[in-house]
Amino acid sequence: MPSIFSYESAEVDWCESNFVRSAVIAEYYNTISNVSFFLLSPALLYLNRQYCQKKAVPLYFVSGLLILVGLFSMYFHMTLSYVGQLLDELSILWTLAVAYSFWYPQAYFPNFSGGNRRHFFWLTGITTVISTLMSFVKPTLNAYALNCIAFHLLYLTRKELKKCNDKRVHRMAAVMVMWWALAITSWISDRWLCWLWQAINFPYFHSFWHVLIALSLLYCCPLVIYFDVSYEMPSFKPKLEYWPSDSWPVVVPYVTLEEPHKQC
Ligand SMILES: CCCCCCCC/C=C\CCCCCCCC(=O)N[C@@H](CO)[C@H](O)/C=C/CCCCCCCCCCCCC
Ligand SMILES: [Ca+2]
Ligand SMILES: [Zn+2]
Repeated sequence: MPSIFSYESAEVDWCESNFVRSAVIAEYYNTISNVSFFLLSPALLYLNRQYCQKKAVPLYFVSGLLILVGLFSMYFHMTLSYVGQLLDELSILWTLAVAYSFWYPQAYFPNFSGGNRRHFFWLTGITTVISTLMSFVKPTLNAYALNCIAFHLLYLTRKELKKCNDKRVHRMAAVMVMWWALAITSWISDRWLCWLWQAINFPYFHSFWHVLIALSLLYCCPLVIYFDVSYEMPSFKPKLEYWPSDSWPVVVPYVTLEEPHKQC
């Protein structure tokens, strides 16, 4: 019986052919494309440094966990081991749980949490522990369940945008959805249409997924920070800026904080 650490002991095998470019890395491009997460985290911390100075814990936590997601995902694609698969999936689950417990808008807390973030934190923690235990039952289903969380984020974004008339925020949300749509299309293509990609000798859609989902997070995080400042930091007004500058065709959004009384 193969060990849970052994190469190719995972329940899933992505479309890219194994051990083609290296004798020790099973899926070469799927492994190296995780570099996106190592670039994403410092970019988020650097660009949103003003928010970080006022409220350091959430962004430091989430950025640190995103690095861990990148590391575990690299290990998974390098070995295609059962342990690698679970580490990859569980690190995503816990990153989402931490992001939700810090940033989920209070207005949407379930009634029984009494609008209290500490209660909501416990609720998220208990749900995540139960989900962690359930994830060992049928690991193949975990990735599908995790992808469904994006639909909840889309629903929340739609609700928030209805209340917001800042054109920049709408534009940023539209770009985030575009990157996510391209990402999920690549993920599904790799899973379901592998026979086609192998026939044309282009089985690389899962590595595109890594880059595209990191790009969508580069837009998602400032959006979440923008709403966090509007709701939870009433002495500041959030402002969306673009790096390197507004006039560039491709830009990265970030949030700065204005003190409203200093404006007048
Ligand atoms: C108020 C809530 C704020 C939420 C902030 C978002 C925090 C995001 C946290 C983690 C997402 C990391 C996803 C990276 C996955 C990389 C590893 C990977 O590719 N794993 C695959 C196997 O190698 C595995 O099959 C993938 C599983 C699916 C993961 C789905 C994650 C959903 C992420 C939602 C991102 C939303 C972006 C925009 C939404 C419209
Ligand atoms: Ca493969
Ligand atoms: Zn992957």
